[in-house]
Amino acid sequence: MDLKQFVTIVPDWPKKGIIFKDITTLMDNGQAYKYATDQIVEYARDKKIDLVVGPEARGFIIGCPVAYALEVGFAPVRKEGKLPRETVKVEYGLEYGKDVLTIHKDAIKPGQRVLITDDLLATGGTIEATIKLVEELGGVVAGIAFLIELSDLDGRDKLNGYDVLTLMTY
Ligand SMILES: O=P(O)(O)OC[C@H]1O[C@H](OP(=O)(O)OP(=O)(O)O)[C@H](O)[C@@H]1O
Ligand SMILES: Nc1ncnc2[nH]cnc12
Repeated sequence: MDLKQFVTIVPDWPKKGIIFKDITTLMDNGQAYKYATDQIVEYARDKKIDLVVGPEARGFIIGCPVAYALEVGFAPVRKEGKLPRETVKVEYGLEYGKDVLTIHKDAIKPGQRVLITDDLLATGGTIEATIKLVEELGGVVAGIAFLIELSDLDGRDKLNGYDVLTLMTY
């Protein structure tokens, strides 16, 4: 299936002045959403994944159905002040600013094999921060899966040495 036909390009997104790749139109279509999910599940199948981890908010949309299919848990990475129990945190840079990401301190047991998911790789700041959180807790990043990679922004350079899947490249 050509997934790009379901992504909407928003050239003049007023909020942040970037060319926005909107995946809500992919999620609107049950077959496309299932196909994308299945591709990631297939990629992860032989990686002995113990847990899926995804950053707020679109990482949840990708990661939760994958965790369900793999019959493992999902641990959310959230912006500061959202998670209710003790957390570890990391500051990171975005294509459009700076922020802090957190994860529950007890979300990952040392040695657990983690699949990280997100909708889109841009500068790689979000995923780099997510990797740091997983590794700080002793998790092993066994795979990283995105729907979309924006190749101009060189986010891949931050993922050298990791096993990465992207379903669409722009
Ligand atoms: O590779 P990067 O430059 O870090 O950019 C990619 C990240 O930016 C977007 O999330 P955003 O922070 O806008 O949050 P949202 O999912 O809550 O909209 C997107 O969903 C990725 O997580
Ligand atoms: N260009 C983009 N489109 C959609 N989400 C994004 N997150 C960071 N950059 C983005």
